[in-house]
Amino acid sequence: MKLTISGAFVLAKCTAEESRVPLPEGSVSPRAQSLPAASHIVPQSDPRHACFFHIRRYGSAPGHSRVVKDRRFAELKDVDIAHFRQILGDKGVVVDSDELKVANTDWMNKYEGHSQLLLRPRTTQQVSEILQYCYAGRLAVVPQGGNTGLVGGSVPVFDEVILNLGAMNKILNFDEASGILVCEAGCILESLDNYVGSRGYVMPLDLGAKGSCQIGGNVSTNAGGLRLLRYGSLHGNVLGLEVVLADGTVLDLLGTLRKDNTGYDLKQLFIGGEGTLGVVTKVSIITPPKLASTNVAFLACEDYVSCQKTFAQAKLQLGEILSAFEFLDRYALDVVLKHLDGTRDPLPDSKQHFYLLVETTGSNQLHDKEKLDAFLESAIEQGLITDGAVAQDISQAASFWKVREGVAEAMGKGGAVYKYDLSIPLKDLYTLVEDMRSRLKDSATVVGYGHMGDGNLHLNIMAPKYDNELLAQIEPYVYEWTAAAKGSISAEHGLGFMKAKAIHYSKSTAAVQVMEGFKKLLDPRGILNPYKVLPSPSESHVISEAT
Ligand SMILES: O=C(O)CC[C@@H](O)C(=O)O
Ligand SMILES: [Zn+2]
Repeated sequence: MKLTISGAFVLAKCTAEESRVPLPEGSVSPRAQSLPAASHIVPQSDPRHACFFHIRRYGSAPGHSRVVKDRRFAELKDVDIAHFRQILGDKGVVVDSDELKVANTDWMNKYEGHSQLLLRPRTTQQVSEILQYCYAGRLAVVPQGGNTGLVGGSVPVFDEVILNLGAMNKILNFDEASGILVCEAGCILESLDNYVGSRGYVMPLDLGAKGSCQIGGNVSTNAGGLRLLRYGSLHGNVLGLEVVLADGTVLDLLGTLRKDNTGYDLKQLFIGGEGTLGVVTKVSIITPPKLASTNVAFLACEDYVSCQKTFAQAKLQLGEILSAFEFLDRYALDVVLKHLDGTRDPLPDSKQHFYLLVETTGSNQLHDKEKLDAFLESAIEQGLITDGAVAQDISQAASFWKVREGVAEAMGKGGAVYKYDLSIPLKDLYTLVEDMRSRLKDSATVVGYGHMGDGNLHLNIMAPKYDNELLAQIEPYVYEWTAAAKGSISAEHGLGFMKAKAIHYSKSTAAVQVMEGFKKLLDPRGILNPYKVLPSPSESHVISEAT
């Protein structure tokens, strides 16, 4: 059924079954397919990254110093590898250089470590034995899931042992009455969504990397994504965790209770801990019911203020059925259409500055449709939106989402991308994008998009190559601007390696000290994901030599 409101504005219905098309079982998401081969190492000029400047140039031109070793940690020896073979067997111990190259390189192809060993445990006991050994022998470890992170958190900086959780991918229990899922950390998010989907539930989180990211990584990075507006963050949805601490201690926090007020809620430390405090091995998570009706609309707005007002209107008029409110500027739309195969402009006749993707999910199709139509009509009447389309079928809904979800991948195809993932009060959200545009003039393309419903801006700056002068124009300006606006320098991607030294823009000295206290308590030797999240304790541990 089509209902024309004005011009190109087409409204039609689309049920939940139809709306978000899961990839076929076993298929790999576009994001995973596009994992680029490592080819370069990026210089990092920000003085706050001085310690790591050498790392970025490891093995580079003569005359430069290169990092040889972090003296806190031991060198990996053959005897260590032999020991890991005893724990895991040959299949669980990877020393092949091609496989290591991929695991050493992050999704953006921006960070490359030089680990010589990747381990694939299949049980918690094996994770515990590995960490016990690494802890005793002071071998540094980087836990790794699907390696889809965007802040260099899941790859080694030096030669840390890579502990990949991908082989721990069993679903342990699903309670069909409560919707509580218990599974191992290496389960792929999309597979879990398909599994609970066929039993009448959905995962409370969804992100572009769903086809390759793993639930343990999602939890460790407190991934936000596209459903946070509706279902809240993992801090609320995760009910329990099993975690292995740095010294091999297994911390069983794998409860399935909604309510448990017995002292400190320890699991929260590991949600968003980015693998620096412990390795998440099992997850218990509550999944909401899958609702019968979903509508997806793609709308055009003339200016940012109209986007903001449209959001306010959507909350009032759509209320509880509003399930996503995403925005992208014209630059973001153009990048997707140019670089991502199979994308189509949802509003080809509209050349506006801003676009919104609005999704409703509810249990009564007629009711939801009426509400959405009323909202769209009033938004048009008030001049908030100039144009729009509502998906008429499953493939149209999927193609609208593809445009939004594909921005990150599309940008990665066109040279260097400086990425910022910021929480900023809604009224100021786009001002920073405009500021950066006038600051950088023609030297780069400034792209703004993100989860408007969560106050989360993805500011991306695209340039032909990574360049120190350009970086100096961007940082610390972006961080200072965000701190002054009382925002956060990481809304959902975490700090990883990229932003560890910028933590003070969002956390007070006292807060960082408390965090360091937790780190010392849980990992006194600092072997777990070193150089990530917290600024490195000192640079004196780094041994450099001239090449
Ligand atoms: O690449 C980015 O900046 C954001 C990636 C992801 O969080 C998204 O929302 O698409
Ligand atoms: Zn995002």
